[in-house]
Amino acid sequence: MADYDVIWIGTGQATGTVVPRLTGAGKRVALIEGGEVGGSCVNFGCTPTKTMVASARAAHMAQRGPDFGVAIPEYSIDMATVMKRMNAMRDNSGMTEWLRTMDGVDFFAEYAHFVSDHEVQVGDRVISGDTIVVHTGTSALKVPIDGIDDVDWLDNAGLLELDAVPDHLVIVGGSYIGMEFGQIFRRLGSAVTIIEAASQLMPREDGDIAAAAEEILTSGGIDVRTGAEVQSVAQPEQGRIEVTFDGGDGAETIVGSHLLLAVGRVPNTRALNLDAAGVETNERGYIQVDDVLRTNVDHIYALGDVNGEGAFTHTSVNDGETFWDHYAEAGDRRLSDRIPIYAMYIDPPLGRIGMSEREARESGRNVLMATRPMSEIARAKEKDETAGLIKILVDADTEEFLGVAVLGVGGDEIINMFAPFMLAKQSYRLFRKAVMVHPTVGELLPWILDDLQPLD
Ligand SMILES: Cc1cc2nc3c(=O)[nH]c(=O)nc-3n(C[C@H](O)[C@H](O)[C@H](O)COP(=O)(O)OP(=O)(O)OC[C@H]3O[C@@H](n4cnc5c(N)ncnc54)[C@H](O)[C@@H]3O)c2cc1C
Ligand SMILES: NC(=O)c1ccc[n+]([C@@H]2O[C@H](COP(=O)([O-])OP(=O)(O)OC[C@H]3O[C@@H](n4cnc5c(N)ncnc54)[C@H](O)[C@@H]3O)[C@@H](O)[C@H]2O)c1
Repeated sequence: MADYDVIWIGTGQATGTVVPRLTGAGKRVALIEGGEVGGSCVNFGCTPTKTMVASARAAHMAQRGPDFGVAIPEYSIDMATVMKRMNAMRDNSGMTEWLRTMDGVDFFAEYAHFVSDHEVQVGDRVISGDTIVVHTGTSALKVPIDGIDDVDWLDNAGLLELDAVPDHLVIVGGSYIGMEFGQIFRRLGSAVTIIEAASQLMPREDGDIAAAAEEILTSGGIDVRTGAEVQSVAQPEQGRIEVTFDGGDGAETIVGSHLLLAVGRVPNTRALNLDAAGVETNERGYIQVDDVLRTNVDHIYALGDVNGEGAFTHTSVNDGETFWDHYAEAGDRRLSDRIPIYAMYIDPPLGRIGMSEREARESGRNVLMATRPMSEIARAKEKDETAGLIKILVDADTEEFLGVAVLGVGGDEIINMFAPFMLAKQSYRLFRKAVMVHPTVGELLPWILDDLQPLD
């Protein structure tokens, strides 16, 4: 008999919802966490960054006060309080205690690796399990830029340890992490330069959305360089980091005080010794899973970012739901049923669901599209936050929504209304009949559908 019914490696985002169900069903669980309980989201990702987005927005609104008739003659950034607030929000002590003391759970504060397909080494112990769940997430990617080993570069975790606002933060990578942190620190008082290798920010998004997002950043004073691959970095002295890139007109060097690498993530699989269990990964190290999150080894599952099927907290949590449905025969959720949805938390944020325009075009479908700038939406004007646009894509034949982008005030919340509707596979004509609250940005969504046109 195995030591445990389930060995659960890593306290990724599905841990808090699934482990109590396992113990509730009488399963003996070994829960293993080598780093901070709560994983990236709680400690180094969503929670601390969104807390800082709120501080940055408060600073922004203080600066904009006169636009609203509220003069704030002087305001200052108290970085110690910003960081104290952020650290309070990411405090994981309650969650750690809850999981450590949960009935039915043996908690191991170690990094684990496989010894065989049913055995895992934790510290100096080898434990066995009938089922093993790998939930180990990702880490920041370090790109092989010339000189990178000789400079004090920061990743998302390191940036959250700063105790003062950087004079000049240079960010390599203009996607989620680079853009969110870029706007946060600009609003807190840093000079910020974002250097992105692709020809636009957020290379996975449509060009018009990326251009509008770039305008939001540059209008806030951020220096954005696109089509600019960083070639080398150097640090001749403390607090002086030279970043050299080719933006198309030859080599250019920007000098900053701090350097953030935000160039993507790598799955935490290398230390797991997956070969000992026979678990297959793809060429980028992500564990391959089927529709119920099972690896090629039947009793080993991989949930969350480590399987490369999602890169968000809600996708990781949803993996947990799908795993549970299969493991406990509790339901019929499948990975392939999931509709991609996410938000990017610059301010105003981008909410996205389903396909982009580029993906819709490439799908070969008969596509209808409608767009509306935020500057034509009454509630956005009342709030004097008119940056951004809405884009809606519909399949002309099935009449179902293909995808929606809401870049603008409230975009992160508004996008959620499409999730149940798209899951229900209903016609956009039904959505058109819905009555929504006035005055809201969302109330315009049914009306925007009147502008649907075939793509050029
Ligand atoms: C700066 C930043 C901001 C983000 N903001 C958002 C956001 O706003 N919204 C959103 O949806 N997503 C956001 N994300 C992404 C989000 O954090 C992840 O998608 C989410 O945490 C899901 O990861 P996971 O559940 O797969 O694992 P994780 O949360 O990464 O947890 C994995 C855990 O496994 C542990 N571990 C690894 N290897 C081992 C081992 N061998 N043995 C034992 N333990 C191990 C790690 O220490 C870690 O605690 C952000 C990410 C970053 C970096
Ligand atoms: N709001 C959210 O949900 C949120 C927020 C932050 C992070 N995340 C998650 O974190 C993950 C990582 O985000 P990320 O922004 O680090 O990675 P990313 O993979 O989204 O983007 C990395 C960017 O770096 C650029 N790049 C790579 N090498 C470069 C070089 N040498 N010079 C210049 N640019 C270079 C790439 O072209 C790309 O645009 C995402 O997958 C996302 O899911 C989510």
